[in-house]
Amino acid sequence: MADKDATGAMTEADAANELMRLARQIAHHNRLYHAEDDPEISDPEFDALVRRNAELEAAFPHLVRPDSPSSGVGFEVAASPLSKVQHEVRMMSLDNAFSDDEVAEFVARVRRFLSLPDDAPLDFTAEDKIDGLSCSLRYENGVLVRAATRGDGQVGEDVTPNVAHIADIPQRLNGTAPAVFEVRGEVYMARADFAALNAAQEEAGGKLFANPRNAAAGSLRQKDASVTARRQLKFWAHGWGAASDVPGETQVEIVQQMRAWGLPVSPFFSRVSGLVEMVGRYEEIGAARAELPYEIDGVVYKVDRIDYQQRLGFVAKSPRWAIARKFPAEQAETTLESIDIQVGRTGKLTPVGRLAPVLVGGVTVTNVTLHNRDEIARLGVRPGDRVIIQRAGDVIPQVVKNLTGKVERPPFPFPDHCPQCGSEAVAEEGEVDVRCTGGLICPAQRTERLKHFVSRGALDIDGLGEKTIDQFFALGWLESPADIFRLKTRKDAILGLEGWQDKSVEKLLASVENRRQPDAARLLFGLGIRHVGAVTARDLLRHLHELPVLRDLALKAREGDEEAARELTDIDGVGPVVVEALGDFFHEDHNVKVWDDLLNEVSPPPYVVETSDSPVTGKTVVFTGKLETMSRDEAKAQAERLGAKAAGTVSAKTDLVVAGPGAGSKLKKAADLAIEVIDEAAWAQIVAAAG
Ligand SMILES: NC(=O)c1ccc[n+]([C@@H]2O[C@H](COP(=O)([O-])OP(=O)(O)OC[C@H]3O[C@@H](n4cnc5c(N)ncnc54)[C@H](O)[C@@H]3O)[C@@H](O)[C@H]2O)c1
Ligand SMILES: [Zn+2]
Repeated sequence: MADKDATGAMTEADAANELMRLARQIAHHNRLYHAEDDPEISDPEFDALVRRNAELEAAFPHLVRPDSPSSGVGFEVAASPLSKVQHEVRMMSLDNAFSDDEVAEFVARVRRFLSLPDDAPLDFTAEDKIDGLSCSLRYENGVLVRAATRGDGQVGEDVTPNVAHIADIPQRLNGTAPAVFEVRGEVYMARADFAALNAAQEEAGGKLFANPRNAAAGSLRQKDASVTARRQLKFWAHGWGAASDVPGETQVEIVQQMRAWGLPVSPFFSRVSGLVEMVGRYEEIGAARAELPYEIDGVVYKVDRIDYQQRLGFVAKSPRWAIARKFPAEQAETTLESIDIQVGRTGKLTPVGRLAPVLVGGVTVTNVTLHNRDEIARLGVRPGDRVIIQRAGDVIPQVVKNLTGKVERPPFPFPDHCPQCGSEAVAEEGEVDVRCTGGLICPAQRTERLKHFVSRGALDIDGLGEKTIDQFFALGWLESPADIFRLKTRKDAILGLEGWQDKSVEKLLASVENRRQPDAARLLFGLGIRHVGAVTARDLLRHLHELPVLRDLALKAREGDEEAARELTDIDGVGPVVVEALGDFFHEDHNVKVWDDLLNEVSPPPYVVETSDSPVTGKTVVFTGKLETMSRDEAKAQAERLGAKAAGTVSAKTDLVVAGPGAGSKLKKAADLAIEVIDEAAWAQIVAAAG
């Protein structure tokens, strides 16, 4: 590609060629990012392509292509499985500024356009630019009638059933609202929820998301809204589209009205006048950035007066009255001191780079993920190299560049044996991940599996933390999950360890005893069989009810019994990959030993779904407030066992709300919608009555 800022010396033919290449590249990345939520380059890299394109178009205006990337927003939704929604008022993008000077130019442009003298007042609003996806919410007389994604700006996707699961989005506005008011804002995912989602996806062998923005988009744009319900999404309003009545004369007044209607808005939203205040606000928000629970990528300025906004109107794909001042990508240079190989529960060898500590965007970074063997080869990194690392929309920092370069020297020797147990480590055909083949003889895999077995989503045993497991394992007390249930025979020995008292030992043993009759789906998930995540485990047991039935079918399917295989794959969410993984698991002698041993210690009751005499079968139940005798997870599992659906938010589709102390807005909403509300004791009675 030609030099970044050299367009002057280019021939027209070169420019036309480069514009063609850019159009193709940008369209490709737009499709991956907007349609598939799965980008292959970082946002700063993408922005550089867009800037280069704009530069060339400015230098050669007569070469601007009919399919110029600067004329469109997002990506067309023709191929989306969701229904399409025609936007009454187009949804736009935002123009970008990358320096204070560019913000000053923007202010000057606005003044020029409005022919305002330099001393005439001109206020702006400032707020953070949150990294989510735009969403339109159409309210008619205060009732949410439709939600849609932006799509290509003209036509978006219908996500009305999906947003019913987003607690931040009211189904009904407080107070009085115009006949039509279309709220526009951002659906996003908090950093912590993003990290938890990716961890769960990894566990279940599912797809990982590149950043919270893609995770939010991938979670909202689901044909099956129950997938959205399982994801933690949030929302913020920052604008509006079609409106029968605009309730105010300034951006500030209208945003305040939206807040009064019960819509969340940015905590930073404020009025600023003059460049000094604008830049100051940018710096303030930038300083707070690292501590925010969500990702932001800039600050948005908007002209405050609505009559000015109307006069300013739009250019190709963005309003003339707003601009996004983008933060620079958070990068830093440091030394890669060593590469450690970690062994996970499934035996996967993950290389982790240890860095000389370095500050990136206000956060001290000491580790980077190097993903896998191929990534190390691609970067050509070795311990001792100087590297550029980046935190951009990513919780885990990454190496973007190796400054030492791929000079003549042997590549990093990725181990072909497990560093923990010495077993051979291999990559299966077509896979990039290298795995230890040691299975249950590998201590790393065994302790990781035990930790998984007692974790919250599995058996959820209190008082048996990671450190305790490592310690008990090293003492030879925990060989397999069944040993957890035999810990009571070691009571005195545990008491002899530092840090344990009568009370803590009793508590641990009591929580173990509490799980003698575990939920069968949690038990199955806890075994850590590849491709059998928490949801798949539940789907399997909902249909098969008992673990021995599952084992029987899986083994028969493995031996070629087509009927058995079909009985399994007929279950929604269960495919051949799961069936194969189950067959392989139950085929291995050492797994069967672990399994039989475990089932001597615990007896999971049969998994019951349809209890036709339960009054909640087929109903949608919402739990809110503090539950005293059970966890929220347990309450949800009870509901599901009774054939009810447990939802996260109260909507017109809710049949019953179970409220404990401290229940807030959900309780109020239930009252507004005249939905039956009961307390925990009444819920326990329903559960008990169902037997
Ligand atoms: N990595 C890739 O391959 C790739 C590909 C395409 C796009 N992208 C990235 O996507 C972005 C471009 O997408 P875009 O067209 O949606 O532009 P954008 O995300 O930069 O800005 C426009 C959007 O910002 C949102 N927004 C957030 N906070 C806002 C606020 N307070 N006020 C107003 N709007 C607010 C709005 O939804 C609006 O539609 C860039 O960051 C680009 O790097 C990356
Ligand atoms: Zn190993």
